[in-house]
Amino acid sequence: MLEADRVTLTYGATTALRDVSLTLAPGSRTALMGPSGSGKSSLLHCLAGVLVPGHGQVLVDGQDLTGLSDRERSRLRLERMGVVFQFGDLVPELTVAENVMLPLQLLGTRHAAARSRALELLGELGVADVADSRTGAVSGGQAQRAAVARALVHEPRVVLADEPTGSLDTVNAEAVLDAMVALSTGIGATLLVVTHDNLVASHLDELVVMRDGALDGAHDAALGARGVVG
Ligand SMILES: Nc1ncnc2c1ncn2[C@@H]1O[C@H](COP(=O)(O)OP(=O)(O)OP(=O)(O)O)[C@@H](O)[C@H]1O
Repeated sequence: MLEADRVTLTYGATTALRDVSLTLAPGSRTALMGPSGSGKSSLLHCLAGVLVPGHGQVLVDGQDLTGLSDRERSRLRLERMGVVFQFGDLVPELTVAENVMLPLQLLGTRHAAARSRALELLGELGVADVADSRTGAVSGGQAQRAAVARALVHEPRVVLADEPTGSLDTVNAEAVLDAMVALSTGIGATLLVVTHDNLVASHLDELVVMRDGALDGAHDAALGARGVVG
């Protein structure tokens, strides 16, 4: 279970999130939509423990991320989460396979086993042929498939994606999205996808809409008093 409880986040004078409460049930698949600047990325970063809200709590399986040190939050993110960003954010010095192996190796899996698992997943995503290419030498669609593989390789409980297909053409976007949803569902992970795209949202089961740093009231009411999804 992943929960934001009355989360408020400010950047200087800008209030990006005001009193946002949202509960994502285990295994739920949710689209987070809303106008530009409404706070979607800020909420995703708070849920991932990348940003710490000024007020409120972020609970991962009941554990409050806001009470942890930077190191503890990073560890929890590594163990329980996979995150996909719009431009993949692969490590440019490493090959595609080395990028995908990273979470496993950081969690203590030996090189051979990590490589074997990475190649298997890259194969499922249709990009095993570029496994040993540097990330700068592959296409945007291939890089984004690798980013999905890296987010899922350690079978996290939660997958968070911020415009994961925003840099791709329609054909690649659908393929990457389908793969991400199928793989997340296969491991029973909770999936939250920030998107501007109705087509992306149509691949998911639930919809949460933000406006001006808060959950949109109409959708909030439809989801129940505390915005419970799933
Ligand atoms: N690093 C930052 N410093 C200052 N203000 C920021 C920062 N990041 C975001 N903001 C502001 O916080 C608010 C919410 O931004 P956020 O990126 O969360 O919105 P968003 O809904 O994800 O937007 P988009 O769809 O354009 O990505 C906006 O007013 C934005 O300008």
